[in-house]
Amino acid sequence: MTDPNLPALCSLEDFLKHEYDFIVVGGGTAGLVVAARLTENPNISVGVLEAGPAHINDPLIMTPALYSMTIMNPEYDWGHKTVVQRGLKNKKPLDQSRGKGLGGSSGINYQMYNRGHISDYDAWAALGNPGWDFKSLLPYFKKHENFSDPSLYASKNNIPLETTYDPSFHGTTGPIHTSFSTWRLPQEKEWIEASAKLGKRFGSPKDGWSGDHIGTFHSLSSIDRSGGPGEGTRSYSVTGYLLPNVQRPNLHVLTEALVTKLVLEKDKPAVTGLEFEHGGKKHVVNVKKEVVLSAGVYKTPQILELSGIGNPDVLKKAGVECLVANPRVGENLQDHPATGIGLELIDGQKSLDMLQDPATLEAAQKEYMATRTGPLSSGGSATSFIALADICSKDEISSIQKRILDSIKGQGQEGLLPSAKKLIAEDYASHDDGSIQIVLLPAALNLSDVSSQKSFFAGDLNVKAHGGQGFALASCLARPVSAGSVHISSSDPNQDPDIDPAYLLEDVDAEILARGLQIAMKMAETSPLKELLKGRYWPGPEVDIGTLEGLVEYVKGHTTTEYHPMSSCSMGKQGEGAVDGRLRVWGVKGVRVVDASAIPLQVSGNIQSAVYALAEKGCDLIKEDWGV
Ligand SMILES: Cc1cc2nc3c(=O)[nH]c(=O)nc-3n(C[C@H](O)[C@H](O)[C@H](O)COP(=O)(O)OP(=O)(O)OC[C@H]3O[C@@H](n4cnc5c(N)ncnc54)[C@H](O)[C@@H]3O)c2cc1C
Repeated sequence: MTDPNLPALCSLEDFLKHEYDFIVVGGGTAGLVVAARLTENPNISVGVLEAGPAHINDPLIMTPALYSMTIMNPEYDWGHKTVVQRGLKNKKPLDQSRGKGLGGSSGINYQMYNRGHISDYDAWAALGNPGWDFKSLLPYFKKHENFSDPSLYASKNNIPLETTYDPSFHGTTGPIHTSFSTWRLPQEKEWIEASAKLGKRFGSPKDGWSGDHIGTFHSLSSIDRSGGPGEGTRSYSVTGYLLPNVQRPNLHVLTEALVTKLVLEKDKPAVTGLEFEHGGKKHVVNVKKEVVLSAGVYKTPQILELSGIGNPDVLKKAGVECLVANPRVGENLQDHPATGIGLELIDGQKSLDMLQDPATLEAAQKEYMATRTGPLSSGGSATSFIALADICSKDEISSIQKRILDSIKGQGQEGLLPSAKKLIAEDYASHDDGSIQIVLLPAALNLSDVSSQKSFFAGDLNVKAHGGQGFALASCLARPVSAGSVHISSSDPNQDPDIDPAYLLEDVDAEILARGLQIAMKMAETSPLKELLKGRYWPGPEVDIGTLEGLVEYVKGHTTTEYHPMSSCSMGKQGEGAVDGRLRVWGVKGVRVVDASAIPLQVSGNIQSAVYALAEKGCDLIKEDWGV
């Protein structure tokens, strides 16, 4: 039954009653942006089909610090796994979390809000996608953002804010609230100070969201600190783009509806509708103008392939007839590989491990309920972006560049495009390139077997055994040159595709990640942070971390996702991209991709802001193309 307060969330019967100009597949991060912007025009009718549940006002989603309880939890997460990674020594499939339900991954992410560097987006344009450079995208970053000035909530801070910001780079009227967490890991201050001592470019940037983010700073979070009814809760595509528009009569959203394939016109490569499963039955719905695929980085290419759009060899093996040959569908999959060290705090210092104590947890719950502050109100923590050129000699950079360029020789369709590799190799010489991201993770997480997210969040057993507290420093590779693929191996829409992010397939990626760890360790050995630490809880003394070779070996055994897979249907020129620069799928009319799949090349930073910006711009392209 339809909830009178949420009229757009309709029943199956109601959904099938209407005709749609556009159908959006996936009510996730990007999908709800598309639905909201297109229905601004009352003459345009939009249907959204979302495979997961609605989860409206769910406390596990709305309470910022509870994200670890949703990750890989089947109520909220698709719970994918990678294939065994050829580049890693750890031969177990790795957990791959993706949000399932309205809001998609924006409902379960850590809420870290960063933007990447100017050169990241300029590279998108350089790869044959005019209009996607940083200058052209900045209005879309601002359009989705609602930045709350920290002076408004300064009195709620547990530690002073060390980070500067320039309001001119932020939007203040958009649907997605951004703020600095008011509860920050108490050691963030010392981490930022220790980092600044490593060199001029390791201190705080003027504004880490300006397109120049080199240095160490408190991350913004997608958390509402505007003082309104949403105070201290997650701001995501549901709160920002769906709920404010839920009364629109031209918007219809059906949840628990799994789209299984697109319907193409006979003898003509044009999409006319789609098939979906709901309540155990198949249904077909027609579309008047376009289907917009926003099913995310793994499911968008899966739906295209199930519909017969993709690489003919892949489709044949899966038993699907090829209707449109587009060999780039499912290729170019990139993620940020991440590895880490664990640090134990001296007695008396606290991290989020304090919530293991039932009395402290109860007090935190009371504080959150009363004032929306305290540890439970906190999202992802501080971060650092480091240019490889600032930690390597010129000779070392030249050797890294040579290895990247040599790897292009003889390369076919697989892996990152040669043109993209060249751009990354060039950028590695720049002191502005945030090649390495270090993320402060505010608890003593279990880093011994990172293939399982459950064991990762369960915490380090040794630290727990003696009631210790700690945190981890994750080294993340911002611009990997390894790229993999995601493809169906069956025509069954309920069977997961084969997910291969190709972590560290190219050795040079493992080396750069290891260099990031070296810097993380230097930070931990520098005052005033080092005085707060008992020492390293992971890796143990048996690991040779004194040499780069030793660290590379460690990295290959202990790397996982930073949760930023993208580019599996990337935009680019015909033959290089699966979609064109206007996000239209090459070779077929009536279908566009608007989600993280369409991003052509990794950005240096957490990617939700890039997805929101891409979706905002994507809507303008759709409106322009249809004159609506
Ligand atoms: C655990 C985790 C932590 C993260 N942390 C951060 C962070 O701190 N900061 C940051 O910037 N980024 C973070 N990210 C990344 C960021 O959230 C994602 O990149 C982004 O939200 C992806 O948006 P999307 O629109 O491409 O896909 P999604 O938001 O995943 O949306 C896809 C939607 O499509 C639906 N769907 C899929 N298949 C079908 C189908 N066949 N039929 C109907 N519906 C379907 C899904 O259920 C989902 O709702 C994190 C991601 C995860 C998973």
